[in-house]
Amino acid sequence: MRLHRNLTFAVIDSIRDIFNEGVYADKAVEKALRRDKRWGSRDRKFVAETIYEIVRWQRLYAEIAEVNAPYSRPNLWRLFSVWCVLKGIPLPDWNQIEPTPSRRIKGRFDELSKIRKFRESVPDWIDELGVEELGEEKWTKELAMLNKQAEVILRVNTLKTNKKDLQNKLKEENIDTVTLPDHPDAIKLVERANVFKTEAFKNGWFEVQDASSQLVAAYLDVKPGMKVVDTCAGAGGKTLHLASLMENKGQLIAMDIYESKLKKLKVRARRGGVHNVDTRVIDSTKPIKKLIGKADRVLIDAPCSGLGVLRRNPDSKWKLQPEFLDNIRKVQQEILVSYSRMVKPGGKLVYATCSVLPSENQNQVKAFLASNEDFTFISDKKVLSSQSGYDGFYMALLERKK
Ligand SMILES: C[S@@+](CC[C@H](N)C(=O)[O-])C[C@H]1O[C@@H](n2cnc3c(N)ncnc32)[C@H](O)[C@@H]1O
Repeated sequence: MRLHRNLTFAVIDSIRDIFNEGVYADKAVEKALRRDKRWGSRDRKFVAETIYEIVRWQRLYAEIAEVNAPYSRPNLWRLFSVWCVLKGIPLPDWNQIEPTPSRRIKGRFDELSKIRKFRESVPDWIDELGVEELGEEKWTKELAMLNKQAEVILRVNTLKTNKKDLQNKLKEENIDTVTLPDHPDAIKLVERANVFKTEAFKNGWFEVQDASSQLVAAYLDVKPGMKVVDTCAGAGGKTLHLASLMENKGQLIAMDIYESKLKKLKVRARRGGVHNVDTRVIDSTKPIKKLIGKADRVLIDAPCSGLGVLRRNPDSKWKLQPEFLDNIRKVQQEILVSYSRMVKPGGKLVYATCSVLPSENQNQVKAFLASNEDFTFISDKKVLSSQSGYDGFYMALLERKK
């Protein structure tokens, strides 16, 4: 592979913004891809994937290069040189790049690969927490899987089309897909492609949604005509799925503390032909109180550490702090106690997270059930990335007694 200067400069500037300025990786990639309209799909793929790889392997690369954040310009190039050598790409003869013996880089890599926190490039505290919560063996496997690049999975919008027609439509645009057993509405891209440019996307025939995430709405057991509340709806990934499962019939109320996210949800709902959604911002206790005892189904897709979706957001390894996690666990319990009141007697509740930590998952449910006797536990699913091949998720189904 021959490296191109302008593409490489875009990578260097982006990792500087991410590591030194705290810019989110997806935003940095978006900005980098706007830099030059003439770039073709291969150039764009190089820029996006190289940025994500350097973010994912930051600790390992920094350790090999013996540099520390915040990185000076020469140190950003040193990180890049490590990436090149480990990918087997010959270092170009540019004045930004020091002639580094690749033997030394490979030797350091072999040495550091013996230690999980370096090999898997993760902060000490996350590594220790993973072992404490999942045990050495499970955590080692999980962490390795969470460092793999995520495949692109789509959820067929059954309000507008079906799996077969969507697959054919994408095929016309040279995008090959396969179906996934146990995920009725999912198809997987055989090769990565920019699906947002397709006619099918513009027509609302699908949403990009990981296979594990697609299990959540289905777990709530909704039926057309029900009154359903999605309490932490965000930009609506699960809300839209719920609407499809409800066949656009009944009432679906999407709530979140951020109005900006609910605005995005409305745009997606319009594109997807979803007509039964109302959005409500939680800006006081009023919107919740109004719905007490009224909902057939309540979904709590709770804010969490996001440790199950590191494949998609590798920069959260570096952004996450222990204090955030302590605080979010309190929020999860408060939300469970408060929002569960919206379930009517005989109704059902799903509590879900995209975390693999028991302290955010089954332990939260246990604590809730211990002090809320009007709810009974029906079942739960602990989806580990290392077992499913998709994102790490948790979901528990509870029922309010009649
Ligand atoms: C895991 S994300 C939801 C993702 C979304 N359900 C989806 O499928 O796309 C959690 C959401 O909870 C929201 N949130 C955080 N604190 C909240 C609170 N106290 N009440 C309601 N929503 C909250 C966040 O803004 C975020 O959108």
